[in-house]
Amino acid sequence: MSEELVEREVAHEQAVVDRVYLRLDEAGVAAQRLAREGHERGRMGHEGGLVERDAMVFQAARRIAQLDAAREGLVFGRLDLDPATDPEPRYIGRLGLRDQDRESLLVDWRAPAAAVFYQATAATPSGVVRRRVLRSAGRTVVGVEDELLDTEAAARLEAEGVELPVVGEGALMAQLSRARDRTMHSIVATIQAEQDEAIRAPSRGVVTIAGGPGTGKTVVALHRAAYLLYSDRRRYETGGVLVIGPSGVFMRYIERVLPSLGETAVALRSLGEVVEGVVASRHDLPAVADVKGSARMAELLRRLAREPVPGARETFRTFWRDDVLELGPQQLTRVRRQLMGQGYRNRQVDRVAPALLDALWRQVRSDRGRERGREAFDDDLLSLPDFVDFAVGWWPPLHAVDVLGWLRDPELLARVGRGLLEDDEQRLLTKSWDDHPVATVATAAKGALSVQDVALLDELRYALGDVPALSPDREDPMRAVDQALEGRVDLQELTTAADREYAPSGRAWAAPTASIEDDGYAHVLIDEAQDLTPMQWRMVGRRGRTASWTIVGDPAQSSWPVPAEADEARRAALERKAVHAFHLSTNYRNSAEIYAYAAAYAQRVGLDADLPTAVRSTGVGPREVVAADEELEQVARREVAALAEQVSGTVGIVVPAARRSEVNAWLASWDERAEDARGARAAVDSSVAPSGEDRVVVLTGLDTKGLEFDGIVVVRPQEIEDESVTGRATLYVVLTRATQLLTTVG
Ligand SMILES: Nc1ncnc2c1ncn2[C@@H]1O[C@H](COP(=O)(O)OP(=O)(O)OP(=O)(O)O)[C@@H](O)[C@H]1O
Repeated sequence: MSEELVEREVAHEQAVVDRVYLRLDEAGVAAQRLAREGHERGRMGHEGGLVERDAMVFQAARRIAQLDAAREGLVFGRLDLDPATDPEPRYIGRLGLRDQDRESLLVDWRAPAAAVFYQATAATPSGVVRRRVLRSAGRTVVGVEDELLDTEAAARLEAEGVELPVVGEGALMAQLSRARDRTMHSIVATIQAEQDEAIRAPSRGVVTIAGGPGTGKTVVALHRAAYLLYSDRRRYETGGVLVIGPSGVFMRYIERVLPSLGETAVALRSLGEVVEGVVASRHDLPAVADVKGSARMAELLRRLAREPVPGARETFRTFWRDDVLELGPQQLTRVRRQLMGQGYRNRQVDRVAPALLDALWRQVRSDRGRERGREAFDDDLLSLPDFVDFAVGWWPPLHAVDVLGWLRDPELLARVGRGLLEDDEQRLLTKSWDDHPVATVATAAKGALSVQDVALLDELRYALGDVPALSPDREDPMRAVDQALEGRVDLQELTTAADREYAPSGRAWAAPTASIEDDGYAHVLIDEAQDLTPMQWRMVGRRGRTASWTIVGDPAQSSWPVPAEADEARRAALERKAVHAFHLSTNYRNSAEIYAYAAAYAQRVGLDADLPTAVRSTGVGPREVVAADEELEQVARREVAALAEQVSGTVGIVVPAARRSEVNAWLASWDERAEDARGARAAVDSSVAPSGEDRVVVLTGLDTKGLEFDGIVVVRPQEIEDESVTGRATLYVVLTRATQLLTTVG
């Protein structure tokens, strides 16, 4: 293949790409103009103007966000079809564009007209003669990769004088061999046929995408989210698409994919962020996580939500006219039952004082009292500070986070956990909470809870009901109670229309989930679903009652020890929705050498693993080194330095959880020493620093879920395996994270 030919083809495509960008810029200018006009309408002052303004500005903002996001690699595909189908080449890109005459310039990759780009093969070319992938840097085409799918048609065309040269080495291999950085990239140019089927599956019921490590489950699921938004924008944009992944690190890893596909209207949440206003990234130790995740906690929390407020007064006594009135534990239990029977505990706040008054009025026997009548009785008691205090303290509006805190009392925990948790399980829970300060509504927003606590919190939110917003201008006698309550309720943040607008940064958009009445989404997508605990399935299930779902996972990578319990919770969450299953069978991440090593491990330790075929060979197998404890740091440093030298992308050091801070400290000291060397090349690349945008990071086995690195150094693999009951699955995950080089230090 002559260089001249490649240059000529690239130059030709560059001319087309230039035209498309010109059009994109014009579309951007038009969207800006629309936004300006919208604002002007708003200034006209009448109400219709404001509504129009909102609609116009909203449309314009969406368009601008889409156009901005799609700039990089805008045009990536070209189809030359059999002239009988279409004599003009068809260009495929991140979004659709038309020229001034409404002729198609660029076909959106999700449009039906683009489907053959992914589905055509040499065996079934479906009218495609040549498929070309354009590789670009910014607006510049740097290469093209062709595949001839229909040689007969090509020969016919050539006889007619239409030349279709074939250049390049194959787009997929070029894409797979690239160095990895800290974020995932879209695969829009090289989606494979079996992946395309899962991406374009109809949006009814539940789509499951299974497959072994590196088969593209995550990236396919994200493209599917973009596809759904394209195919039924109104439904999914209004109802919201919720994407859930295992950790904050993972969410940051995938967060660029959807915006780069032109989609910004998706809520990306880690399992610690599913509840609006709560952020958690700390994981409990595996043994604690196993208890907190168990389905038994649902019953425990149901009981907890019915418990009296700890420390609240247990009797109320007063004297009215000629009667002594008293509510003791027995009467109060009766009132409590009656209120609990009427619905959510927090919804009863308004009914508490009337119910207590009913019970007290029944004790008024004296003639003088009876004659004064009920209305006067109510007025008198409601103006009695002691009564108001009692009512408010006995039945205050409850925040789930505060109620979760009640479990810190071992006696209370034992009471609500009777018959559900063993003593040692209760001790594990108590210790896990004792180790951290009491969480409040404010601190829960800043990481005070563990990821596992969040599912418990959500369960309680639903058991208690929303914390009521008090109306400040109430006229009725209950006003006294309202006022007393005001100091005790901090109103939950309400989501406004502004929150639904596209953030200018093009980052994720959040659908409102501040209220249990408004938690639902139109589509729920779960990645690494094999790790959801029963309690997490319940939490996620509540957000997808009326949604369609995409569920992605690989059971062999699961770190949940009781799969049957999780399966049951998953079935309940999906409520008999029809399931369409897809399976991916090619590993695109690992070199064949690395995956062979990981697969052999899986078989050796008896994991029932789904083993895909790895397609890319590097000729370099994994390296096993052995180090005694006293030389561990030195050996690890040498191996990390060697990897950092050999790959140009990211390097992960994976360590047992118990060694994490130790290894982080090593890394900091390596960095200092590298700086000491002042410009002279130190043994460790000076980019080996512990913070920020570094090439080298330290992770525990569980942290690596879903991620990938060019090089991985596993420190003490045996300890990772021994760390939990599912340690073998975790180590299998770790061994399947590297694209190029893998070293184990045993
Ligand atoms: N069609 C494709 N073209 C190019 N790259 C691809 C393709 N499919 C997958 N990849 C790449 O393969 C790697 C693995 O993909 P992904 O992380 O989605 O796999 P996964 O099945 O979710 O893996 P795991 O279960 O191990 O976490 C990513 O770098 C992804 O970009």
